[in-house]
Amino acid sequence: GLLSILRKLKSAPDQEVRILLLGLDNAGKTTLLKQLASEDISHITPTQGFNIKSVQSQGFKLNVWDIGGQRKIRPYWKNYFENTDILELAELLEEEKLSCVPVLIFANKQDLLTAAPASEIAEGLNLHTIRDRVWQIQSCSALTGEGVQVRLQEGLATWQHDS
Ligand SMILES: Nc1nc2c(ncn2[C@@H]2O[C@H](COP(=O)(O)OP(=O)(O)OP(=O)(O)O)[C@@H](O)[C@H]2O)c(=O)[nH]1
Ligand SMILES: [Mg+2]
Repeated sequence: GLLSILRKLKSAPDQEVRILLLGLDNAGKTTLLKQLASEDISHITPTQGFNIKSVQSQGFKLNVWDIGGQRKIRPYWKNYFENTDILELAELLEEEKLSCVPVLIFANKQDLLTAAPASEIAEGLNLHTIRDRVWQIQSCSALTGEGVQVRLQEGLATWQHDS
């Protein structure tokens, strides 16, 4: 079960995971990353290139690459695909270089009344048709930090379990 998986993870403290954080501009990627690193989130501007941050999280060293999502930057996403352990965004499922890479989708901005619930997003993205990799969708608010930390752990646990 999940508990034994988590216990196993805890006994291997040096594990590094490379995470590529992709998504449309204004989705909240940089906010989410800063929230994970317990940094101030009040002066975030659109990412022009990328940010790299290493975050220690319950025995994991998460090396997160936060790539700008503006339309003019999206063509460069491809440059970051090598050796990625986890990524976001269902549109990338077709990428050959990313085959079998687990996907964790953040349904962010859940603090807004207008936010679509995770179940609706999962349906819209047809996530249930994904058969070739581990996937998971988690609702969160990068603004409040709600759901960010714990759910990343669950995603990792699933990934560890199935790979
Ligand atoms: N209400 C709400 N606002 C959020 C949340 N997460 C991020 N935002 C806001 O959304 C805006 C964009 O956040 P960023 O973190 O810069 O978004 P990004 O995905 O990094 O954007 P790019 O760097 O352009 O790709 C900011 O004004 C954030 O404060 C959230 O969970 N709830
Ligand atoms: Mg950003």
